[in-house]
Amino acid sequence: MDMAMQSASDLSRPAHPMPEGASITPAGQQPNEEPSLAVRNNGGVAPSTAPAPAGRRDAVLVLGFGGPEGPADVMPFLENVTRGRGIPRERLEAVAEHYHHFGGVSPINEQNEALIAALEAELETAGIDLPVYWGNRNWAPYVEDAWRQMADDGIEHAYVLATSAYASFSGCRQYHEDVARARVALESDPGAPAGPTAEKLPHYFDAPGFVQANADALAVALGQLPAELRDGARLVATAHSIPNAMADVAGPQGHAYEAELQRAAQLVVDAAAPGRSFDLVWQSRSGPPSVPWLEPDVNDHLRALAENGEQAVVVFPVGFISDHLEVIWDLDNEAKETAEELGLAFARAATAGTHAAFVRSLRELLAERRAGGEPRLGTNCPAFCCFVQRPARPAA
Ligand SMILES: CC1=C(CCC(=O)O)c2cc3nc(cc4[nH]c(cc5[nH]c(cc1n2)c(C)c5CCC(=O)O)c(CCC(=O)O)c4C)C(CCC(=O)O)=C3C
Ligand SMILES: [Fe+2]
Repeated sequence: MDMAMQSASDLSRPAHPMPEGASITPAGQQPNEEPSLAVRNNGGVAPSTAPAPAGRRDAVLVLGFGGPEGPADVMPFLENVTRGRGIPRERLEAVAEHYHHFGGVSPINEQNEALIAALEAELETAGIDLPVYWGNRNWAPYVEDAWRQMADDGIEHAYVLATSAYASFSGCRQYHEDVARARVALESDPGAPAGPTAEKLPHYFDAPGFVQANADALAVALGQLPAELRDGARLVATAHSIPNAMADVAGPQGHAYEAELQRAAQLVVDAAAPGRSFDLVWQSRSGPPSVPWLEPDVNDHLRALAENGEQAVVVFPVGFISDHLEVIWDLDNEAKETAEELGLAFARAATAGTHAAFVRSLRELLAERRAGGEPRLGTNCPAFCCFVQRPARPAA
């Protein structure tokens, strides 16, 4: 079909059609080349509509962001995260300080370990015999090593649980790329066993247990405010800001990151504080000032609320699944300080973490995928969905 003939409102139109002459070139990629097509399309794996075959050796791979384990790790970790991304040096040094404030240790690793332990217990209680592996994008244990371990253990198929519930390059596409990178690394080792096929679990921003975990936390945070301020407090949902250019191409029709966040925050408020309004704002912006990112920033938003005569806020970071550094620094430190300066009463809701309802939902998500059927977004991402032109990160 002639793409130029299609109207902008045709929602079936792929937002990122494959370029002419695109080819599949998985191995031997150079660091600054574009990622291969295999990388762009579901990590090179076609999601299945058939149920998981009986007797196949399946596993779960928890695929995390990674974080430093000590002061010496901080800079190499930050370089892994930002290589080729055009993040100013001053920003890196400022973020390094945030990590050094906590002894150079990100809480994210401990949190992922706790999630894995909870998921293992949940699977065992349900009588589901699935080993759980752990690998990260940016720091040890790396996804490449987890893949090698699965291969050595004879795992034939991996269900990939990314520690992000949403669309976007950073939250979805890049996790597909991590899987592809790990598969390419294994394939390029001639002595290695074949290794598993894989499929990523879908976005889970609207999974009932994720919503309930966030709603319970919002209710708890409201209860922390002085009683006379609770009913009038502004409810403020936050998520990581991303470049506008990334938001434009998130999901098959674009803007899925904002849409999914809006939906998740609405479901959380419906459950915890029905009938109340809320604002969705952004945190943790980086990148040069010349590049537009999603706005308003949470601190600017708090200023605007105070100018409007608001007296109290509850911030709920629905965009994240654990209380990692971006939450405890950017909210518990920076946003809280902003609120104090403005005389706004402030409470921050916990993230889903290992809330039992959240863990149960993850188990259900797995069961649903293993039952087959039409794969949902996040599992079955069209080629180029969420794809932004940027250099591939070299293998670890
Ligand atoms: C959407 C999104 C999520 C949520 C989805 C998900 O969870 O995956 C997320 C999570 C996280 N981001 C994290 C840390 C960092 N993110 C950075 C940089 C960036 N994040 C971006 C986006 C996101 N990030 C973007 C567009 C950049 C610019 C560079 C680029 O274009 O890729 C930088 C570099 C310094 C800086 O620029 O601030 C750091 C250190 C940590 C670990 C915290 C810990 O250690 O506890 C976590 C969970
Ligand atoms: Fe980030």
